[in-house]
Amino acid sequence: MNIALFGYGKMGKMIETVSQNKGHNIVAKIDVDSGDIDYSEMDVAIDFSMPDAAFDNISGCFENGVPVISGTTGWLDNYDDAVALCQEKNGAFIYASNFSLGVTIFFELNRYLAQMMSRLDQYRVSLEEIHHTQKLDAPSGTAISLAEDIIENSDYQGWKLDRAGDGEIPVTSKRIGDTPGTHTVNYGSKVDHIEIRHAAHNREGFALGAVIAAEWIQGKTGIFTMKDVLDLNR
Ligand SMILES: NC(=O)c1ccc[n+]([C@@H]2O[C@H](COP(=O)([O-])OP(=O)(O)OC[C@H]3O[C@@H](n4cnc5c(N)ncnc54)[C@H](O)[C@@H]3O)[C@@H](O)[C@H]2O)c1
Ligand SMILES: O=C(O)C1=N[C@H](C(=O)O)CCC1
Repeated sequence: MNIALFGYGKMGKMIETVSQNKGHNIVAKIDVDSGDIDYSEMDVAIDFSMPDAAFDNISGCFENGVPVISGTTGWLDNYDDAVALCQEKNGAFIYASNFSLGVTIFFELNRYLAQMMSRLDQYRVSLEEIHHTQKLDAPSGTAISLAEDIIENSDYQGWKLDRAGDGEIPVTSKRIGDTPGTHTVNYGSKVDHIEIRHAAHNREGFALGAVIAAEWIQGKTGIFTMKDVLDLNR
């Protein structure tokens, strides 16, 4: 498979390694000031760039008939426009705030736990995410996904970074060293607490999930998620 990388930073380089280990070719490494882009050899584009670059990168791929795997976070205000363009161009698109296979399962655990805990008034939920000091956005896209899924499966109405009001989920962001990504969901009461946590050991898990998604999307059209890739909709 011919893969184009949009964003050749920490994740782009890890995806290059994982892709080549799986026998794929990297046909383009697009970064700042890359100039004119040749889409002709691309079977798929994998975008791990910057919040203010992702939508333009993704749009260019759809305009040129290239399926997109996007992991860049912090650009979701334009997500619906990206979906509309993909559908207009009969393209194929997977966005995930976190491509780790383990986090895909963690997201399911979070939804299930939220449904059960919504029956108990004694508990209050809080989220914590810890990432490396170079991360630009806060909270993480993964934490926002976790919060939004809890809201969909409970009586919570929103989330807030740090101090939350009634009905809001408090989210704490910490930036420590080169932490790849640790996410904790805590339900606390006066008498006990329940906690689920996902901790990435390195960036390889994110890259592996993105490349698996790129392999899966070949020959398909539509808008998909990692639940489709892992066949978790059964
Ligand atoms: N979904 C996931 O599983 C997952 C995992 C890790 C990181 N991320 C996200 O991926 C993004 C990148 O993370 P990173 O750690 O690789 O960051 P990074 O800063 O190491 O790399 C980003 C790269 O994008 C480049 N870039 C800037 N403008 C660009 C443009 N217009 N076109 C192409 N490239 C451009 C930068 O020069 C840099 O090389 C962040 O948004 C991060 O939150 C997502
Ligand atoms: O390293 C990052 O940046 C990460 N970003 C994603 C997020 O914002 O959730 C996924 C985890 C790592």
